[in-house]
Amino acid sequence: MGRGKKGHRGGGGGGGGRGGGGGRDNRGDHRPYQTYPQIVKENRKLEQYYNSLIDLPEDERAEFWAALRRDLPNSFRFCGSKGHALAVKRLLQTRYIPEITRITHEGVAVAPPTAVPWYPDSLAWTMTTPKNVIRKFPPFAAFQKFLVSETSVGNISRQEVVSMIPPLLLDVKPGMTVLDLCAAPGSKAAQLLEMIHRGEEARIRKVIRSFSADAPKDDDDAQEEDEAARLEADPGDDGRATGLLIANDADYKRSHMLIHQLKRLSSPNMIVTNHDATMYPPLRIPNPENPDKPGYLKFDRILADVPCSGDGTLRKNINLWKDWTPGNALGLHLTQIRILVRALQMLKPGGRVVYSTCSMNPVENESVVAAAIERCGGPDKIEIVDCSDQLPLLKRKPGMRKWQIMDKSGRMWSSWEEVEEYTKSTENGIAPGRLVDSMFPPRPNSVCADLPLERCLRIYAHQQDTGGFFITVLHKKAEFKAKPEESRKQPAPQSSKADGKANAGKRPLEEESKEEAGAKKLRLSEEPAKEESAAATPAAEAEAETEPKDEVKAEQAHSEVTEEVHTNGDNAGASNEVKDEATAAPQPPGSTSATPSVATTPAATATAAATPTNQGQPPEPPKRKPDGPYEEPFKYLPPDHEVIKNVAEFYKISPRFPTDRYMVRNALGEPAKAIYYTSALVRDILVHNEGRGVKFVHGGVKMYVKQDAPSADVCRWRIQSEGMPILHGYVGDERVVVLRKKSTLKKLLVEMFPKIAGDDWKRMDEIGERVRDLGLGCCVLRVEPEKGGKEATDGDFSETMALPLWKSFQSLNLMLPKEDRSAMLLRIYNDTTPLINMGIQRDGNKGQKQEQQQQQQDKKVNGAEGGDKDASATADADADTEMKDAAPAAEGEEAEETVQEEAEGASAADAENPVDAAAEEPKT
Ligand SMILES: C[S@@+](CC[C@H](N)C(=O)[O-])C[C@H]1O[C@@H](n2cnc3c(N)ncnc32)[C@H](O)[C@@H]1O
Repeated sequence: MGRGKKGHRGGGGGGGGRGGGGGRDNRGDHRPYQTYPQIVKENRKLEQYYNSLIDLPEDERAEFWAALRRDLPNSFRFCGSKGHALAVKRLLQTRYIPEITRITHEGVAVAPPTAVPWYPDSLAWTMTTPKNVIRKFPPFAAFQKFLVSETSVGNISRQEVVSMIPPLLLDVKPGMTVLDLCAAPGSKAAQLLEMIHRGEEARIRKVIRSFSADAPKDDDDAQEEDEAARLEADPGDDGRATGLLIANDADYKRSHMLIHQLKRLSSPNMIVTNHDATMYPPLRIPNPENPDKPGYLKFDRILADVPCSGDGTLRKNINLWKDWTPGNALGLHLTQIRILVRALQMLKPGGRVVYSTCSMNPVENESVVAAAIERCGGPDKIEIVDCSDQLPLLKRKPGMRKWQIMDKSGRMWSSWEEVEEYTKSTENGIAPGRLVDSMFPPRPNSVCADLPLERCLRIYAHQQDTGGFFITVLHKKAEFKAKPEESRKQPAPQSSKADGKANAGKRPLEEESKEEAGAKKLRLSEEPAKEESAAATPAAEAEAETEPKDEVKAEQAHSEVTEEVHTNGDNAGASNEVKDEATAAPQPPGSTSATPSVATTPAATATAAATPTNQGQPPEPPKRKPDGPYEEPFKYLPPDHEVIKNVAEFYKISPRFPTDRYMVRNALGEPAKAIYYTSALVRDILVHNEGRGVKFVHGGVKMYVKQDAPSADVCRWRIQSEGMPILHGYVGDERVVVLRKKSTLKKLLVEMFPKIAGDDWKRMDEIGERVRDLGLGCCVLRVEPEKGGKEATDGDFSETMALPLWKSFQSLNLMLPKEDRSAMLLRIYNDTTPLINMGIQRDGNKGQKQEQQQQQQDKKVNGAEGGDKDASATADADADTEMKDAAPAAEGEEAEETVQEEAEGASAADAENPVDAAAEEPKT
C-alpha cells in the first residue's frame, strides 16, 4: 500500500477539473499530507479507446470516469480459519467502529468501514478514509495499531476488493487439488488455501473426540460442533485437510513474497514453485494402478490471474494515467493465451479454471478467452460458465461480443480482414505493430463464433467504488488435444521473399516498443517473466500430459524446437520423437472431482507430434542454471528414525498422527536444525519429482526445532508454534497444560521468563501447580476459556488456542515472537503496555551465569532480533498485496533454512536458545 509515495491528493490539475485525487479526499484547502506532485488524470488515447468500447449511457459514462479519477478506498479481509477470522472481525465491529464513528476529519464526520455486501460472512471490509489519514491523524491511532498488528500476524490481509472475486468464483472445496499459476504476491492464493482448510479444525476435533476415551461427550458445545463438522467434506485423513495448493510465480523474488504471505497460514498442504506458467511442468505422482509407471497430477481448480496491462488499477497506480498506451496490452496477449491454454491442459475434465485480469481491455480479456477455447477444441470441450447466480450482490457488466483493437499508433481496427487489406495495400507489407488475428472477435465461421462471451464478468470502478476487473469461469467438459499456436497469424508480406517469411512470423513479437517497455516498468509486479519466451510456445503445446524418457534429451529437443519456432514461424519437418508414455494418472488422494484425472493418451501425443510447432519431446522443466538460486532438497525421514521415535515418545503423540510425513531440508536427509511436516500428497509430489528440475521453493510447516536440553531425559526437539495447530490435538496429556483464565494468559503474554523456582510457581495462578509438577522441556499450553464463568461472556476471550510453552529449571516461557504477544495483548485485552523481561528483573545474587544465558536466550526467543525486524517489515509492506509494494525485505526474512544452517546444525548458542523467533510466524 502506497507507503505515502503516491501523490493521491491533488485537486484541480488537469483540464475541466479532471485531474487530481477526486472529490471525497479534497475537502477544503487543508492538505497536510500531500508531498508529491500531482499527476494529471488524463490520457487522450485511453479515454478515446474506452469511450468507443464500453457501451454506457451518458450519465453512467461520466460516473465511470469520475470513479477512475478518485482515490481507491481502503479494503481488507479477515483471514485464517473462519472461526478465528470471525473473532477478529468482531473486534472491528465492537471496539473500533464505535470509536471511528466519533471521529471528524477536516470538519467532516468520518465514514466507518463497511462490510462488502457480497463477500461471505462479511469478512471483507472497505473504507473511504485515505490511508495516509488513518496512519497519521491521531484519533485513528488505535485503529491503525489494530490494522498493523493484525496484518503483521496474518489475521488481516489488505487486499483490493475486486481481487477477492476470482477465488470465490473458483469454488474450491476441501480435498481439491488447486494450482495458482501467477500467484505472487499471494492474496488470492491465501484465499484459496483457506478454502482448502475450511472446516478442518472442527473435523479434527470431532475425530479426536471420537477416539479419545475421556472426551467430554456430553458437552453441548462439542455435540453442536460434531454436527457442524462435516467429516464427509474431506474424510480421507482423520479430518485433516487432504487438498493441495500449488502457488507458482515465474519471478523468483516474487515467489518468495508468496512464501511470506502463505507461511502465515501454517499449511502442510501447500507448495510454492517458480516456473513460467506457459510451460508449467507436469508433476509426477504415484500411480497405484500401475506402480511401474508414474502418474501425473491434474488439478480440480486452476487460477490464471495473469500478468496484464493493469488499467483497471488506474485509481491506485496513478502513473498509468500518463503511461497508458495501447501497446501495453497488445504485448501481453499471446502470453496470456499460452498461460490459459496451459491451465486448461492441466485441468481435470469436470474441473474449473478462473481467468482474470485487472485490465479493461478486451485484447487481454475476451479475445484471450476465445482464442484459448478455440485452441483447446472449442465450446464442446471448454464452456464459459454462467455466473449470473453467483455473488448476487456483486454488480457486474457482461463480457463483450464485439470490440475493436487500437494499435500502437492509436488507430482503430474492427477485424483481422481489415488489417490484411491494409497490409496488402502498403508498400512493405508489414502489419501494424503487434496486431494478430486472435485479438479480434471470433470470426463468424469459427467454432467459437457463438461463444457466450457475455458470461464473462466485467467490473467497472463506478459500480461499487472499486478498481476495474475482468473474470471468466471456464469449465472443462472433456479432455482435448490443444491445437498448436498458429504462427502468429500475420498478413503475408508483399515484398522481399527472403526476409519476408521470417518477418511474417517474427516481427510483431520481436519488436519491443517503448510502450511495452513502459508497461513492464509500470506493472513490475505483473511483468511476465519471459514475455515471448523462446521456450513458451511449443512447451505448452506439446507436453500436455506426456513425459520424456530421457530428460536431458528432452531438454535438448525442447530447445531445438523452440528455436525453430522463433526463427521461422512457418517451420515444418524436423520431427523429434515423441514418446508414447500414456499413463492414466491416478486420482490424487483427497480429490473430490467427479471425473478422474486423465493423463496422456498415445493419440494425444501423436496428434501433438503431427503439428509443426509441437513435434518435439514434451518439455521437462528446465534444469537450474549453474548460477541460479539454490534450493534445499526436501528429504523425508523414515517413520522409524530415532528422532521421530524420540518426539513421539516424549510428547506421547497419538499413533493416529502420521509419522511418514516428516521432512528435513538438507542434502544429507538428517535432522539438523528443523523438522518439517507436510500432507501426504505434498510428500508424494516432492518425493516423486526430486531431481527432475522442478523448481520447488517452499513446502512444509516447521514442526520441531532443535535446541539444547537441560537434561538427557528432555527431548531436544521443541514444537514450533507454526506446527502447533496441526499437532496439539495428538499430544498426550502428560505434555499439556490447560489454561482457562484470561488473567493467567495475560501474565504469560506480558511476562517473558516468569520465574517458577522455589515458591514462585504460586504466582502462576491456576496453572501454578501443574507447571511445578510438569517435567522440563516443551509442552502444549492449551487455552480453553472457562465455560459458564464470567469469561464465558467475554467475547474477546472466547477462542481456544494451543501455544508452545517451555519449562526450564528457573522459569517458564511462552515461545512466541514479540509481535505475536503484542498482537494477542491488543486483541484480547486491548492492552498496549510493553512486555516485561522477568529474567532481567530477577535478583542478581542468584545464578549469575544462568541469568546471562536467559538473557541471551531472551533476545532470540522473543524476537528482539528477528521478531521485531519481521514485524516492522510486515507493517511497512502495508500489505497492499496486489501490487509490487509488498516488502521486498520479506524475501530474506522468509528464506528457508540455509544449507549452511542445516549443515552446521544448531550452534551451541542456538541450542541454548529455544526459539528462532525470526522464523516463527504462528497462527495465534
Ligand atoms: C496479476 S499478478 C498476480 C497477482 C496474484 N494473483 C495475487 O492475487 O496476489 C501477475 C503475476 O504473474 C507473474 N508472472 C508474469 N509472467 C508469468 C509467467 N509467464 N508465468 C508465471 N507467472 C508470471 C508476475 O510475476 C506476477 O507476480
